[in-house]
Amino acid sequence: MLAVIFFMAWHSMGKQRFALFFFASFAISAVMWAINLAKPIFGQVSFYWSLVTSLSMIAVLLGTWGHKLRANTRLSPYVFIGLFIIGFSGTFYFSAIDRHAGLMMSWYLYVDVISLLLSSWIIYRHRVKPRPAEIGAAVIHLIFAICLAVAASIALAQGRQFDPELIALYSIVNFTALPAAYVGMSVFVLYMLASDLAEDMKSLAMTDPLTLCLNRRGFFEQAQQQIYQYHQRNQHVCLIYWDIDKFKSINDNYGHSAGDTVLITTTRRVQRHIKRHDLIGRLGGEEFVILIARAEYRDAVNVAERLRVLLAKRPVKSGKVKIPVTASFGVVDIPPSSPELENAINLADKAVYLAKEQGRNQVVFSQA
Ligand SMILES: Nc1nc2c(ncn2[C@@H]2O[C@H](COP(=O)(O)OP(=O)(O)OP(=O)(O)O)[C@@H](O)[C@H]2O)c(=O)[nH]1
Repeated sequence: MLAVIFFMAWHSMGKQRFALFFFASFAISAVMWAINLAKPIFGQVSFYWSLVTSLSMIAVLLGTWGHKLRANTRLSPYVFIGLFIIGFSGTFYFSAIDRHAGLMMSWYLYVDVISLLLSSWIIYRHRVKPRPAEIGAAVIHLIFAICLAVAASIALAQGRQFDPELIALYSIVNFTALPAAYVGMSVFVLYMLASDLAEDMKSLAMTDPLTLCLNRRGFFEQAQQQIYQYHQRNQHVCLIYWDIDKFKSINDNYGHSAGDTVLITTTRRVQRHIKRHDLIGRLGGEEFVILIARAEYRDAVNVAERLRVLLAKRPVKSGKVKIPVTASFGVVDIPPSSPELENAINLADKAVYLAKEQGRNQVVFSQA
């Protein structure tokens, strides 16, 4: 059932490759349990045991590999292959060559434990600030690893000979804690996939599809928060509003797709010039805004002048043609006494209007 759910999740949640690994992991677990039921058919215990324990390790390692892919963690496949080889050879040795009940039953479980701990670590370390779903998934992987380690240690305590009392205890852990932890783990992984999807949707709803910078909604949401934070740190916050000059004639003269190229290239150039934490948004058409904070007010306003020169000095290439581009800039200081973004945008818009009236390709400053 879990395998089917994960297959459906892979299919309907953007066909991410790692979701396919989660599906494979649960599908192999299902096969393993089916083989468990068919145990009497297998004549040789060592063959049956090697098969079942291999499937268990493959299932858990595939899950960890899925988490590695999702989090883009740099972890060599040799770690996984090595863990499997150690798990398989140990289990085979202690079941078929030199029979040791404790090691035969626990060896592969310790490999599963290591793999689950790896998953927990990968999930938790994926983001600087893990999301609630990730914290939940990391914790449940840890709980599952602890339950398995307890089961493995009980099995190991038997020593060379099977011990009915310890096997009874082992079965209690195996049939109570483990299924609950297993189901809990799958629910949290599903929750994590759904939370990834929700975050992607949110980010899409806030991104301008052409220039890939924030759209009006995204900019308003993030900029207002940042303004308060900058003010708390006593930094000067400025808003730069810029509008490409005579953009309509660029569209008319070179075509709409060349106009799009101008929008994309100019945004990219501006993005490269400002700092990584400066926010850039497209308010609509050929109108953009940047929220910047610098130690000095003059540093902040100088950025606009540098951007104006940057755009004017290099035409934008679209196919074989070179399109000269200039822009008009309006800059406003956002003081702590008037931190409203809406207000700042209106003032900066007026400053741009003035820059256009004064002949375009210039920067106009305005105080709030
Ligand atoms: N290629 C392209 N054009 C767009 C897009 N969005 C808006 N436009 C065009 O941008 C043009 C904006 O023109 P105006 O508002 O008259 O401004 P302008 O021609 O830049 O004139 P000034 O701002 O006064 O210098 C319009 O022709 C819109 O059709 C877009 O995504 N792609």
